[in-house]
This record gives sequence, structure tokens and C-alpha cells, in this order.
Amino acid sequence: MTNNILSISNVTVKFGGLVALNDFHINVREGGISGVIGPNGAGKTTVFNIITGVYKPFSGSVKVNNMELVGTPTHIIAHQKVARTFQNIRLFANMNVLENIIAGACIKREGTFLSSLFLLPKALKQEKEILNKANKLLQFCGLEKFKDFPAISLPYGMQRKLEIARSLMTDPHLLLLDEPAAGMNPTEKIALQELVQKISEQKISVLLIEHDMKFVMNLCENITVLNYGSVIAEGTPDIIQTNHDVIEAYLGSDVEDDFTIKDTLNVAR
Ligand SMILES: Nc1ncnc2c1ncn2[C@@H]1O[C@H](COP(=O)(O)OP(=O)(O)OP(=O)(O)O)[C@@H](O)[C@H]1O
Repeated sequence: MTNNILSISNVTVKFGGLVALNDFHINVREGGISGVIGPNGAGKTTVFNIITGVYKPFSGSVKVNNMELVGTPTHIIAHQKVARTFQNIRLFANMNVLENIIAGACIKREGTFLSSLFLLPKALKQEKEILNKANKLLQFCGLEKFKDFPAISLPYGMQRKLEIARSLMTDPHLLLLDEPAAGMNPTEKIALQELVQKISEQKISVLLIEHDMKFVMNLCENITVLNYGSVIAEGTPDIIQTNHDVIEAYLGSDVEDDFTIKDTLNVAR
């Protein structure tokens, strides 16, 4: 039996009169890579915001590791082994690459201000562990040669990888990637694809939002398609690519019956 790291059911999110998510559902299996796609404003980022406790659903259930998050205080949700990256890169621009990764550990840091101030053995040990881990992640994400560079000076693709490296400092079980390939060139996208694959091999489940169809279809075992807050299709890339509702949502209603996403969006697998 497969275990789900994430189970969302019957979730509705409203902003005044606007229904951002309407009876939404999704399951992500442990160690799997799943995707959420849909046109602009479909509700994709809202999905991430309910998983991380930024928005409270009007109704429904959001479970991570079988723990119900709806009704759980945000500071407890923050410790549920879920990490995320954002559509707009949010690095500490003038800190170097290693320091940015280390910053990702702040949520896990134990001990008191005084134990750090007086360099007590426990605090020193913890600092050393954090540094070791940051160096390992630097390598894992292929960022070693940029270690001392200010984050802002990195090529775009590397900045996105740095965001991912920083998010991995919290040892997440579920990683949420919001448009990770946005603005990347084809070579950077292939490198990112390999990194996401490597992350999933570490038994970290991944849920990603992405507009790049080739990237989504190559990586995800399961895709959920949103349109105006409702799920209009879900399934494997092969199922999604040929789904007429999906093609219509992206391209309008005057699409011929034998068109597929592969034809229209030039998806090569
Ligand atoms: N805090 C908010 N207050 C009011 N409306 C909101 C808020 N957050 C999102 N929305 C609205 O909810 C709908 C879904 O937004 P969301 O950001 O989830 O879409 P999206 O699919 O991620 O879009 P994009 O691909 O453009 O990022 C949109 O109509 C958006 O304007």
C-alpha cells in the first residue's frame, strides 16, 4: 500500500466573492514527484498557501504526514517538514551562497541566545553540524564553485538552485516548488530537472507548480490540472497531454479534436 505524504480533500478557499479553490483535492505519494498546472490565476499558488498555513481554507481537509493542518496554529504547521520555494526568488542578495544556505537552518536551531553568545559547547557543536550540512547541500546542488559569491551575482539558474538548497536545510519530507524553471534557459532546465530527480531519490516528495509543459511532463508521475479553482483533469502525463478539457483551458474552445498538448505546446518526451 502506498502512503501519501500529502492528502488534500474537498478544500474550498474564498477571497470575498472570489472562489480561488473549489472543492479541490490532490494526493502526493511518499517519494513521488507530482505537479499542479493551469492557466494564470487558476489557483495553483493558493494550493501551496493552504499547505503552508498562509491561507485558511473555508472548508475541507489538508493532511501532511497524516496530520490535519486545518485548524492547526501556523507555528505548528511551520514544523511539519514542509519546505517551499517561491515564484519570485527570495534570497539574501548580499550574503554569500554558503551563508544563504545556512540561513535555511534558522527554523531548526535549538538552544538559547545566551548559549550562542557565550559559545557554550552545545551551541558550538550545533554550529559545526549546520556548517557541515550546508557544505554537503552546496555539493548536492552543484553550487560548490559559487560558495563565496554573493547570491545576487549568480546566474539565474543557480539562484533557483540556491533557493532549493536553502529549503533542504530543514530536512523536509515534502518540498513545494513554485515555478522552479521560470526564466531558465534550456540547459539550466535540464540541470534543474536532474536536481529534482535526485531530491526525490532521497525520499523527499516533491509537488511543483510549473508553466513549462516539457519540464512538468518529463518529471511528474502525476499531474493535477486546475482551471478557475477547480480540478479539470488529473493523471499521468500521457493522460493529461491528450485531455481535451486541458487543451481547451490553455488554448480556447476552437481546438480540433485530434490535437494533443504535445502537438500544441511542442512537448517532446
Ligand atoms: N490574498 C488574496 N486576496 C484576494 N485574491 C487572491 C489572493 N490570493 C490569490 N487571490 C486570487 O485567487 C485566484 C488564484 O490565485 P493564485 O495566485 O493561486 O493563481 P495561480 O494559478 O498561482 O496564478 P499564476 O499562474 O498567475 O501565479 C486569483 O484570481 C487571485 O487573484
